[in-house]
Amino acid sequence: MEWAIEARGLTRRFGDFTAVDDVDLQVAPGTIYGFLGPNGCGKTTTIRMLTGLLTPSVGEATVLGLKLPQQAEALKRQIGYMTQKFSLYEDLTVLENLRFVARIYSLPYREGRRRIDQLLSIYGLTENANQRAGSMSGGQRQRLALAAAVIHQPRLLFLDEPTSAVDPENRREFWEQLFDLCDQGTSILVSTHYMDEAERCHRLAILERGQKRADGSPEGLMDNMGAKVVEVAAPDLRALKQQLVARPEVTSAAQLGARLRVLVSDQVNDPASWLRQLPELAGANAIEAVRPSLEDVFVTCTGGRGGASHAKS
Ligand SMILES: Nc1ncnc2c1ncn2[C@@H]1O[C@H](COP(=O)(O)OP(=O)(O)OP(=O)(O)O)[C@@H](O)[C@H]1O
Repeated sequence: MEWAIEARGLTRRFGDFTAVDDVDLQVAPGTIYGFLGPNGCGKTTTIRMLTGLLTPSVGEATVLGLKLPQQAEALKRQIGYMTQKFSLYEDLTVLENLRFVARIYSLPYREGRRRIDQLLSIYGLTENANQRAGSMSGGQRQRLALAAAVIHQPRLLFLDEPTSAVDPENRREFWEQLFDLCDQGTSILVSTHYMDEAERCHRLAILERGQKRADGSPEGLMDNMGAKVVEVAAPDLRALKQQLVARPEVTSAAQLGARLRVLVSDQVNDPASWLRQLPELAGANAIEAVRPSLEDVFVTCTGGRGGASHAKS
């Protein structure tokens, strides 16, 4: 199988600062691959290198079989890129924006018209066709940006934090549209700092400070994170948390409402039983093992320094 994206040792320095540090990557065609990490961890810089817009300081990448940076020009016509900021014209209408993008990709006039009608319908914008982009809601703008990014039917789509300005309902719809594109054979690389979005990806890489800390399917990452999760209900959770994190077996503890979510190292065989016999938990009301989440994976592989957002949709 030819990878949609294959990168080895990808590194980008800006002066003395290393924004992306020795990242290896393999993205299978027809899948959604996520970059999960906090602001500043190097997601945008990696995407810019993979689109051919930025030259790596070290390392190499082959994208859709094309070698970068040598074949960057040929690659541009085969990829779509939705940048973090809205990059269309706010003063133009939806239709004018799409016509403009169709011309950039040199779509023949009639084919362009057909494709634009189709996109307006798919992305629920038919009634907004003559509305100025600047006056639309966050969700509508983002659908317009996606329509523009796929107008030339790219084989590979890069989306840089596409839903950071969108409410949960629109976010869910947006992801339905990504899965539709994926079903039609488009490979997608999407960056996010939302755990729930990362969990929807077929595979993902967790990035921190320019480095890849882990990668795999969400389930695989959860199974192999090196810790088990136990939730504890007890009085005075704040004091309990301090006592527990002082123990070497405890990777982290975080309060979630009236419960403490405790990550216990895999070295402990049965973490719930182990916790039950600790003196500081003598007054606990409940101690039970629970399923790990991607947030737990993130905490274990970044030491919890990240600050990525948890949001449910
Ligand atoms: N052209 C540049 N010159 C100097 N430093 C840069 C440049 N571009 C990015 N950086 C730095 O590289 C680091 C990674 O930035 P990048 O934009 O890739 O992160 P990110 O994970 O996409 O975060 P965000 O979501 O905030 O965009 C940041 O510390 C940023 O300040």
